[in-house]
Amino acid sequence: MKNIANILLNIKAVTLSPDEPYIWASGIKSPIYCDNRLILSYPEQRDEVEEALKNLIADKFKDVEYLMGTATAGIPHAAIVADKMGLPMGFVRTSKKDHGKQNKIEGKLKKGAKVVVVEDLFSTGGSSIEVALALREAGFDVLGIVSIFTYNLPKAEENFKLNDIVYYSLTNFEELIEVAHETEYIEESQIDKLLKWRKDPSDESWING
Ligand SMILES: O=P(O)(O)OC[C@H]1O[C@H](OP(=O)(O)OP(=O)(O)O)[C@H](O)[C@@H]1O
Ligand SMILES: O=C(O)c1cc(=O)[nH]c(=O)[nH]1
Repeated sequence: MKNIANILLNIKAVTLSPDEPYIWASGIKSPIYCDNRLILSYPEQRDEVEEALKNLIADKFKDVEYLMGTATAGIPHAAIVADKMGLPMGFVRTSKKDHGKQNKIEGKLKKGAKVVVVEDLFSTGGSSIEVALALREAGFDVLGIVSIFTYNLPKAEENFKLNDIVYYSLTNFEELIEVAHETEYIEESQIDKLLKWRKDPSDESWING
C-alpha cells in the first residue's frame, strides 16, 4: 500500500545512513532503518496504519480469535488493532521472565486458540517466527503473521516457507523505494545503492563504496 509507504517517509520513520551502517537485530549491517515505533507518536497516521492492519487481518484471517504482539515493537500495534477489532490480545516475550510468573507468553488464551501474530517489521523474519513457534509449541493455532513493513529479503521468504508460516505486510521495500523516488525523498544514486545492498545484505562492500 503506497499510502503506508508514504506515511513512513513523511514521519521520517525511514532513515538512511550511507556511511555508518545500522546494525539490525539479526546482525545485518544496513544503510537503511525503518523505525515503526515513531508511528505511535502521530495519531492521524497511526490510525491509518492500524485501520489498514485491522482490514488486512479481517480479510486474510477470518477465523482469528486472538492477536499476539511481538516484544517489543509489535505490542502497541497488536493492542490498538485488537481494540479496534474487539479481540483479546497478549504478547510474547523474547525470553522467559526470570522472576514473577516466569512467562514467555503473556495473556489469557483459551486452549488451541486461533492466533494472528502482530509484528512491526520483517527483516529476516527471525523474531516473529520465534514468536510463532513458541505459540505453536504451547498448543495454539497460529494462522499467520502480519507486519507493517517488510524488506522482502529472500532470507525472510525462505525462513517463513521453512516453518510453513503465512505472512502479510502492509507495505514493502519496493513500494517504499517507488514512493521515495516519486517524492524525491531519496536521491537516484542512493536508490541504486539500496537496491544493490538489498540483493545481498551479506555483501558489505557498500560500506566503503
Ligand atoms: O525480522 P527480524 O530479522 O527478526 O528483524 C525484525 C525485528 O527487529 C526489530 O526488533 P528489535 O529486536 O530491534 O527490538 P524491539 O522490537 O524490542 O524494538 C523489529 O521490531 C522486529 O521485531
Ligand atoms: O532488523 C532490524 O533489527 C530492524 C530493521 C529496521 O529497519 N527497523 C527495525 O526496527 N529493526
